[in-house]
Amino acid sequence: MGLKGPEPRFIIGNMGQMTKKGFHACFKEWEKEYGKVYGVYRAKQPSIVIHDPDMLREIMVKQFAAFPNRQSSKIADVKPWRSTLQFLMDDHWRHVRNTLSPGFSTGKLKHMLPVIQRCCRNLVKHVQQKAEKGEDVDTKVLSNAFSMDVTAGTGFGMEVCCLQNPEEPFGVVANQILYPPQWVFTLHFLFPFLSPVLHTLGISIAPKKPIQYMFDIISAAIKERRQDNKDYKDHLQTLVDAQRQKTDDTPVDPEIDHRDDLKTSSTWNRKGLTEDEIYANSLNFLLAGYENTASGIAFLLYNLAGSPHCLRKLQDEVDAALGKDEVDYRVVSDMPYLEMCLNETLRLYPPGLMLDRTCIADTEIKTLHVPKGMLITIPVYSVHTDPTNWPDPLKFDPERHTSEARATRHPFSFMPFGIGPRNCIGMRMSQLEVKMAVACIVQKFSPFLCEQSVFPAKVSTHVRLGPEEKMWIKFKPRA
Ligand code: HEM
Repeated sequence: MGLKGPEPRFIIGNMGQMTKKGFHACFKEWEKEYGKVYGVYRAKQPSIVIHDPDMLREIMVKQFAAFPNRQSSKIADVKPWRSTLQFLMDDHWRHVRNTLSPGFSTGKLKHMLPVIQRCCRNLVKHVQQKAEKGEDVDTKVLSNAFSMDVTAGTGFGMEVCCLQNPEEPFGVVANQILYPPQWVFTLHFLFPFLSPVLHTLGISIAPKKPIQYMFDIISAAIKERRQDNKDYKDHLQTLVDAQRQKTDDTPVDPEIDHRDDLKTSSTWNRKGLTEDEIYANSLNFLLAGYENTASGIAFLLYNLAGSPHCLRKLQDEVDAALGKDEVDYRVVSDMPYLEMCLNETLRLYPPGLMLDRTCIADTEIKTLHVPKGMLITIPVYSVHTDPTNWPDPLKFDPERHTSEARATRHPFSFMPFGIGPRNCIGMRMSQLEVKMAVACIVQKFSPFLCEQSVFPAKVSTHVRLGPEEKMWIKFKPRA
């Protein structure tokens, strides 16, 4: 590569250090040692790590045409993951992204409010029981169950309550898909070139039986929708509608401004979605949405429990906006401080702590030559805790996110949902979900730290940033 960087090991490159010390810790350490641009080996794959926000703007937005794809991964080259938005490439990705985007517009999200409100009522009931018994609650377990209920409702048209029934089959099977045994995951991660063989041997990150269980649910729901004329408003319906499309000129989401980058080339002539794409992307809402959203809720509740002055300020805002009303879309329109608390949580605990882009044509980024085929690594956690943009970076301080403070900062110093045409398609959906969950809780209860709490939360060494230990809190009903 001709760049400085940590010494790679045979076959595994720098993956050993990253999995042992933690991805977030390694990038911080290497930035100190090698600067804002250096080289690493992700197993045998060389990659340029870029911390510089100006260069990230070039890659993620300005020169997007040269960086439209993520890493081409043999790990994910297995049914159904290969047909999901995350792993699709070039025109195929553009086509599916354009087709799915309208399902995430503000208008569509408002239609999903009743599902989220039902889950919020169950959440409040559950917290009430815990508060009455004075029990400690692990915020991650609580948030996982809530997020699973919302995912089942909005993605699969199912009404489940994992909060009251942790053995709910939908939740149990979903967890089997999401969390293959650690050794299976590690094997694929360290030796991606062996993935095709491992998949054939059944040592797969796409376990057959649980996936078939989910496909049967999706299939039954689709059949029902084709037979009746009910007006369904969830993600599954967006996918069903997409299959019926006659033309390929679906309007892209009017709220994003990357239309040119999302135009397919003239040689692309596929229409609608295939059966495979529908099933894969329906299941993908689980893969991409459930855990990240749960993580946002869990860390936000924990931070509020550990920062009573922020909690009070948020409760004042929620009381002023909602009074005793049920939580609704006002969490988005009337609660700027809630947004600031969420942003600060995602700054410190971005679930996607590392993003990537593959270069598809020789390109110059400032003075750096990036050859075709090179993988770019974007160390989100390091960018979010760079003291140049974030003084006293590890302090939880929502005031960093006022519009005045934002205007003084580099726009590419904060990217919990990625940035540009390839950003998170579920961003508004997940923000709505996290805000509704947290607002309905703090409207009625005050979370606080208990004897078992370790605050601030330690983060795990895993490739997805999560809590290292349980995040215990208690709830007190508000007067
Ligand atoms: C707090 C919650 C969430 C966080 C922090 C989050 C974060 C992210 C990030 C960092 C990316 C990669 C962006 C990039 O490469 O620039 C991503 C992609 C994606 N997310 Fe999310 N996400 C969340 C919730 C959701 C939800 C609820 C859904 C769906 C219902 C979803 C669906 C997706 C999909 C499909 C992609 C791939 C998009 C593409 O390649 O076009 N996410 N997300």
